Amino acid sequence: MGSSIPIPTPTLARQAAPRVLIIDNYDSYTHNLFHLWRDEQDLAQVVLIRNDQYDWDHVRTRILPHVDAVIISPGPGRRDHGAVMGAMVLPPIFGVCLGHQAIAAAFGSEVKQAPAIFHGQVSLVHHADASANNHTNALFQGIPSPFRAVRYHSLSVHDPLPESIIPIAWTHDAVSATETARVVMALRHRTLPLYGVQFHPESVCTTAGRSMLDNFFQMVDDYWCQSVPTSTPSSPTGLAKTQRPSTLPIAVQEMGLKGKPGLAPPAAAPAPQFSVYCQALPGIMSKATFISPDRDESALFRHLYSSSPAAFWLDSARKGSPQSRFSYFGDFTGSGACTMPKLSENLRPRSSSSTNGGDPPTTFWQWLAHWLPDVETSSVLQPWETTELDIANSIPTALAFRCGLVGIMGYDMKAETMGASPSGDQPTVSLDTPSNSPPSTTSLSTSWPDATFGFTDRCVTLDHDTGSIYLLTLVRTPTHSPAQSPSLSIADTIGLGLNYADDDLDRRISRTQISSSSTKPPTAPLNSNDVHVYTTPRVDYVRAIEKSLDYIQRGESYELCLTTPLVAPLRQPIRGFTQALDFYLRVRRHNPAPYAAFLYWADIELVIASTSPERFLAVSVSDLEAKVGENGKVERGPAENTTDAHDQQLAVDLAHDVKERAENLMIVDLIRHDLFTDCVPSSVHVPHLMVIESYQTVHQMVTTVRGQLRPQVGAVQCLTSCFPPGSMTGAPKHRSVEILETLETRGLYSGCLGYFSVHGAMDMSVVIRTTIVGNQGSQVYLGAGGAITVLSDPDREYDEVLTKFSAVWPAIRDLVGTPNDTVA
Ligand SMILES: C=C(O[C@@H]1C=C(C(=O)O)C=C[C@H]1O)C(=O)O
Ligand SMILES: NC(=O)CC[C@H](N)C(=O)O
Repeated sequence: MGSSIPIPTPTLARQAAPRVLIIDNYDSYTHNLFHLWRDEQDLAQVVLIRNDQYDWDHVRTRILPHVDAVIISPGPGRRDHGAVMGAMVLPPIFGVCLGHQAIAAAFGSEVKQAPAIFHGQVSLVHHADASANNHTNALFQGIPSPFRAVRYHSLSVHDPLPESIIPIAWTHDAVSATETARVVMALRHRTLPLYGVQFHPESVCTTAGRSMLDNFFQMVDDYWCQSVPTSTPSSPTGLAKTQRPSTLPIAVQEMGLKGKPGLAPPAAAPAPQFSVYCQALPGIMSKATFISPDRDESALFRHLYSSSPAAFWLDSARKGSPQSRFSYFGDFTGSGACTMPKLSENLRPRSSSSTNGGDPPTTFWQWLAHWLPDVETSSVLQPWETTELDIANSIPTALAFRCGLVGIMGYDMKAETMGASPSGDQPTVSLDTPSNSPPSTTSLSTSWPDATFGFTDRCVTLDHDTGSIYLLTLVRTPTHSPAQSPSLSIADTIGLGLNYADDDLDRRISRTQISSSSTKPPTAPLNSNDVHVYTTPRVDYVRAIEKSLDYIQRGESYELCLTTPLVAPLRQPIRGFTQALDFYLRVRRHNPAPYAAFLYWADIELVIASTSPERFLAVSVSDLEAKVGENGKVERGPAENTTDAHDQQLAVDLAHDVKERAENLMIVDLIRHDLFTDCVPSSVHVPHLMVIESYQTVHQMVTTVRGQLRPQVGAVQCLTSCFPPGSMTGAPKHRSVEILETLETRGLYSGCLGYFSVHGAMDMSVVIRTTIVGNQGSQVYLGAGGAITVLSDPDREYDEVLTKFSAVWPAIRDLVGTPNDTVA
């Protein structure tokens, strides 16, 4: 056949991957670029730095001589790399979005407001035919025209471009009903190896991103393969490819950010110090009257913990939902238990629990990370040999909480994960501005901790699928057997579980249950002018939305999750376990949610009543999963008033809703970036993208992002990397958080709540639809908000906030007032 296609010679060494410097402009999508590398090993050749991490002299003299190419990341605002580029001779550059704009600006192009703003939307990008135009368009070699690309930009390069810059791809945006504007989507320098793309090749919804990077690397290779005489100025080091070393020196790698995916060898697993013993009570929930479906497990919880000073109930309250299989209860008083409630200023745990040696932890996060391995266990549940009911084999592997830390991490704990916020800009919308004179922010925030976790060495797990209960307890190995363990006292407490036919117990429990359900759930809707309720008035909130939109238009953010508090006094303070639980049960009845939770600390008089519908992050030993789902949602309406066809149409409309899809995509791309920090790069994937899940009352657009944790990375570290939840900040996270700091205040709301299990698992919900009772039980606090995007309508956004408050408000409305108010 005489084919002239060259066949690679297997004996030849694989061509070395280019050594790449990535300059991160504090974007929330930068790590997603890693997904474009075909071979994970080649990421060892990448050094990732922040744009302000080193002065340019350092970059020019210490980093650039060791790399073959530079990628300039996307990012908020404008970035003038012009001075930098002018000051030195560069290796090939690939600029993405902000990077693309910076290249054009460096050669005299104006970067202006784009004819239309797009964030999280897909456009068709047309490029000139690569084969017809030889090298002009080598970046798009082999890529069809048009192709689908995701855009996140408010600004664009002005067309016509300066002489030295050649546009190589475009899209056509509708700017009015009849007019379209042609917008430059990619460019290259006429003579230098500089390329830019206005869209995001790394987004999960862009096709051909990998081929583009391949093409760029091919050009990088060609560039260095030209035999460059050592004195030619176009080579930064004066070295031709053949003379250049092919691996990135360790010293240069170490100049990079810690978060860059590395390929560290696994550490030897520490010897387990504890074991988890488990006693299974199969099918007990259907047999025991105190826990039958119409008198639910709250009675058991109340019975077990009513005299505990601190207790938790991670309550999968939306029965039937796939996320609602297990509920966990326990308290923090068992042996080995400790609480550390007050951590806001001086982040020191109250417990004297040991750390693993080395430097003492200085942040709460470090403290958690140091402390958990101290109770490292074998991940296998041990059968509890002393019980006849034990059937170890039937313990579901999905039972993820096996004793450990349970608590809440407030949004303000971001100060330790993201660095301090800029000073200067003061909040313009906060608790201090509502028209009906609210309590001061300070008095409220000091009444709460910023984070509080308690350790439980024994817990009760309810399996709603099988009706079984599992009793778990932690025992020290090998010195203690369960029979000697002080933790065995769980058996005494839970002994009542074994006596489930005990009449007296049933009677006692049903009495409490009746008293707690005797209050009729109130139905009053939220009226933001209610005399006792402090919310941001519509006019102020709309002003904050307009400010947010202004930031978005200036390219400072792609999406801002703006929120506002609701604070109200309680006519009668909530005191003690029974009143706190009754309060939670009111909220739970009104809004049963898959991530509902009750947390109670008597000593700091803190009660958390959460009916969160949203998971933030879950770690199952080594897999990390994040959900993006709460955003896209549509109410189904009562079954009797809705036809099947209408109901299906609602789901179809949601699936195609441009605004919902854009919001979902922005957060999905942000979470992918966050997961890349601690996951094996090739493992980060999106198994479900914008699928519609239908529940009893809502259709919801849900995306799942998954990855496998790198060796040595624990749950605390990955939570630290991803905190605060991207769905509560918007993107890019860093700049969006800075902007939000000028517009509002938060506290515990919008952080996360859940557990760190001793064997490495973690599950955290987002703290929304969550009532916080503080100020000695005399005040309730709720937060609500929504994502502001370029497609937002301010009034509708405010209505959405009121709707969110209303998910909880009717359950507490009747309790609100001042002590002088007469009871209605
Ligand atoms: C800010 C809140 O929610 C976040 C923002 C959402 C939105 O913009 O629609 C939806 C769910 C959350 O991720 C809240 O519920 O208070
Ligand atoms: N995604 C980006 O890099 C955005 C760049 C620039 N801030 C803009 O909005 O146009």
